[in-house]
Amino acid sequence: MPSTSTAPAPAGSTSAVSRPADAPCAVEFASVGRSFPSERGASRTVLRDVSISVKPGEVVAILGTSGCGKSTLLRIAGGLDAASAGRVLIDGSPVTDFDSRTAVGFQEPRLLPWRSVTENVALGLPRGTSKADGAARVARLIDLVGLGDFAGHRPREISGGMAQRASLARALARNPGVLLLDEPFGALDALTRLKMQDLLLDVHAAAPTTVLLVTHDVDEALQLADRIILLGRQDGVDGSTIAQEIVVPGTRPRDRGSAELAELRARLLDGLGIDRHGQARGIESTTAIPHFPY
Ligand SMILES: Nc1ncnc2c1ncn2[C@@H]1O[C@H](COP(=O)(O)OP(=O)(O)OP(=O)(O)O)[C@@H](O)[C@H]1O
Repeated sequence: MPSTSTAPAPAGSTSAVSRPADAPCAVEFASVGRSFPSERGASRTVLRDVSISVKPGEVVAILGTSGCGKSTLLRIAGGLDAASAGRVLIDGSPVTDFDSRTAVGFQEPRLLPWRSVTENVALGLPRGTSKADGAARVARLIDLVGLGDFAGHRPREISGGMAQRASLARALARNPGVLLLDEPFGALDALTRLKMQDLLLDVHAAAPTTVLLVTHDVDEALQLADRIILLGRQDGVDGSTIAQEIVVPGTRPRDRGSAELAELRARLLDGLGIDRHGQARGIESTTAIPHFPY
């Protein structure tokens, strides 16, 4: 499970306090673009005109080929990076630097090795949480992620999957209105990955929050998300934008073997430039989506 960004909101930010406790937030990406300076003073467009309305409590997966700008989009939503064009609103107000309404999780747990699981999870608590409230919340989250028997253990004494669970608990300790997960299960073996997906569903049911999930895994997106956004490039145009948007049918947990999901899987793989046997269709076609499917 992911490590988390626990940077405080800048002085003067009232975003966290103005939000009712435990309320999931709406997120609005309005024509977001991002360019980075490249060599010789030119600029390179990574994202172009991305508009997405995410409802409170919705789980939206962001898919796309490597380097298409998925992490950049997530970082912009968390105030870890700034859009060059357009803007992101959380509950109607612009994202602030290191926005305290969000918690960001990455592929590695990044726990502090000299602290126990409990102490690591407590690092995610918002500033100003009372000792008693904090201890109760941390204990509840540790139970929620199934680490009750390991609360006093140090990170080196637990498995990689457990460390990821501790990291998820740390993200949730922050009581985020938006949970931003960047390939949170990417470093785990296949079985642990499936278990973590189930855990995320349980956690989302118990503590509903809005989730933006960046993943390379089409099946993971189909299992976890209400909606999938596929980012890709049009031929001859710089920067990725929305190439496909799919509302995933059915309630979770979904039947991984259903014909309906198989059809969506094929459509998404096609959009990623991969044929049904998992073969990339040539180097060029894995980095640019040749045509919009609609
Ligand atoms: N701070 C930065 N300065 C310059 N270029 C950047 C910066 N951040 C990201 N990029 C570039 O933007 C592009 C998109 O990066 P990003 O990490 O968002 O892609 P991604 O889709 O998440 O990739 P992956 O799936 O491989 O993690 C990359 O080419 C990357 O080098």
